[in-house]
Amino acid sequence: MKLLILDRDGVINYDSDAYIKSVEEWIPLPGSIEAIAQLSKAGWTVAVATNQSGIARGYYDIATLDAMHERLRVLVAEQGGEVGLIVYCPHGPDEGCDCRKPKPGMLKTIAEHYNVSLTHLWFVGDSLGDLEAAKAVDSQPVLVKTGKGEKTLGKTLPVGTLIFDDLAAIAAELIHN
Ligand SMILES: O=P(O)(O)OC[C@@H](O)[C@H]1O[C@@H](OP(=O)(O)O)[C@@H](O)[C@@H](O)[C@@H]1O
Ligand SMILES: [Mg+2]
Ligand SMILES: [Zn+2]
Repeated sequence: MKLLILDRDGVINYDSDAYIKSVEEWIPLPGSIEAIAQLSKAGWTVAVATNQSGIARGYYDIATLDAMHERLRVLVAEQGGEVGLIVYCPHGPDEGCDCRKPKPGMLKTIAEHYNVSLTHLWFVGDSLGDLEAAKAVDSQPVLVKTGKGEKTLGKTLPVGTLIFDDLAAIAAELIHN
């Protein structure tokens, strides 16, 4: 099974240090919707694993988060593709949950849902915690330069991290190679 897992903020949509608190603030990055649709039409299942501590912080509620994800699904469907399982961590950094990246809990949930191995599975993110989550379960860490990616580039990355400009470049790589 061709499964790709994506981080959300900074990979699919613009991120903000003020959090993405509404559907109106949830704005796709250039080419990201098309990239997901192209991957989907090429036989890839595209899942999402996203930290959403804004829930615990009271910045927005689950219904608003679900509306953002419905917007993502509608936009991809309009391009003829579909989005797979979306898993989020609603907890705050101090709650000690098992799902907040850099812990790999969400990656495990997705892999178990599709009954696939996490080994070498590509997980695409813009933050160091995304890459560390991938490394923790022997998945392939993939950094994009969008969102916080340029800043993350200046940090010590997990050995073997792949680096791409954006999600469109990743789609081109996976579809044409
Ligand atoms: O990139 P993903 O995982 O999809 O989502 C990141 C968001 O949950 C937010 O995560 C926060 O980190 P803290 O959760 O406050 O440490 C900040 O980095 C925000 O700028 C960002 O919007
Ligand atoms: Mg991110
Ligand atoms: Zn959590």
